[in-house]
Amino acid sequence: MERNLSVIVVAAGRGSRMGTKESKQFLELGGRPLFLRAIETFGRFERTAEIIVVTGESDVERCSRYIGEAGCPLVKTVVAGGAERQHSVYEGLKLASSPWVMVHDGVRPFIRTEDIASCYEEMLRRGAAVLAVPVKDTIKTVDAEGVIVDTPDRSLLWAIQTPQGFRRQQLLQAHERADAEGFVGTDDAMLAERLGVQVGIARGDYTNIKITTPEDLVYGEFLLRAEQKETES
Ligand SMILES: Nc1ccn([C@@H]2O[C@H](COP(=O)(O)OP(=O)(O)OP(=O)(O)O)[C@@H](O)[C@H]2O)c(=O)n1
Ligand SMILES: C[C@](O)(CO)[C@H](O)COP(=O)(O)O
Repeated sequence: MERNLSVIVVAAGRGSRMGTKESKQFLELGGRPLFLRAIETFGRFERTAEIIVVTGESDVERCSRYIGEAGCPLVKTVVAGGAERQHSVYEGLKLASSPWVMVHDGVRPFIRTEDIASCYEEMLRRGAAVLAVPVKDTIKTVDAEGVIVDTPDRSLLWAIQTPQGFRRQQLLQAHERADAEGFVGTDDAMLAERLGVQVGIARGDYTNIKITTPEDLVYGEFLLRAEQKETES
């Protein structure tokens, strides 16, 4: 089976919403820096050719050490990121060499190989794909005064996760265009959409949470225990 996928794991944020002194990607989950789990899962995916890890400039050395200790042979390099997530992705993307790339948040530790595979299949089918789940709540648009102005049709709303997969050249072009136009988006699909690329949705799982605020860590430890129980039974 051809290994035709470069994976970029971004872990260069500060985690301001987490509010800890330590950057959240290095906080412990099950006794280990939490970013390692996603890297290991992508390392088990049969299409992964290489993994590029992007972290803070002052964290490159210890990040490489954690990866070395965990033993992740597909990690090609650890590089410094930029001020915004988008800049960090771009730093990794410049070093990718496979025809297809997937970008994943280092702080989404519960990604499963079967969901990576679904995203991969949809990416091959459409040219670009993101993992997502239907929203469970009713969503409102609210104005600056705190008054509801609109209730979008929930059946059309999806919460977008990572991984997000693209043709490498197309994502590179999307980043270059965004950079030239001073556009900063919160995910990579937004940049591809601006190029007119059709991005498909692959249905993922609600457990693929992004560790963002302190209660996510508590839920993360719960998910980990549930996973361990299932392995033992
Ligand atoms: N300059 C940045 C900012 C974010 N990220 C990464 O992008 C992912 C998703 O971002 P988010 O949850 O917003 O992380 P932070 O920016 O660290 O969090 P916050 O917005 O609370 O500061 C994380 O894996 C984070 O490390 C990155 O690589 N480089
Ligand atoms: C890419 C992303 O994970 C999709 O949900 C997310 O947009 C990145 O993090 P942010 O905190 O929402 O900027």
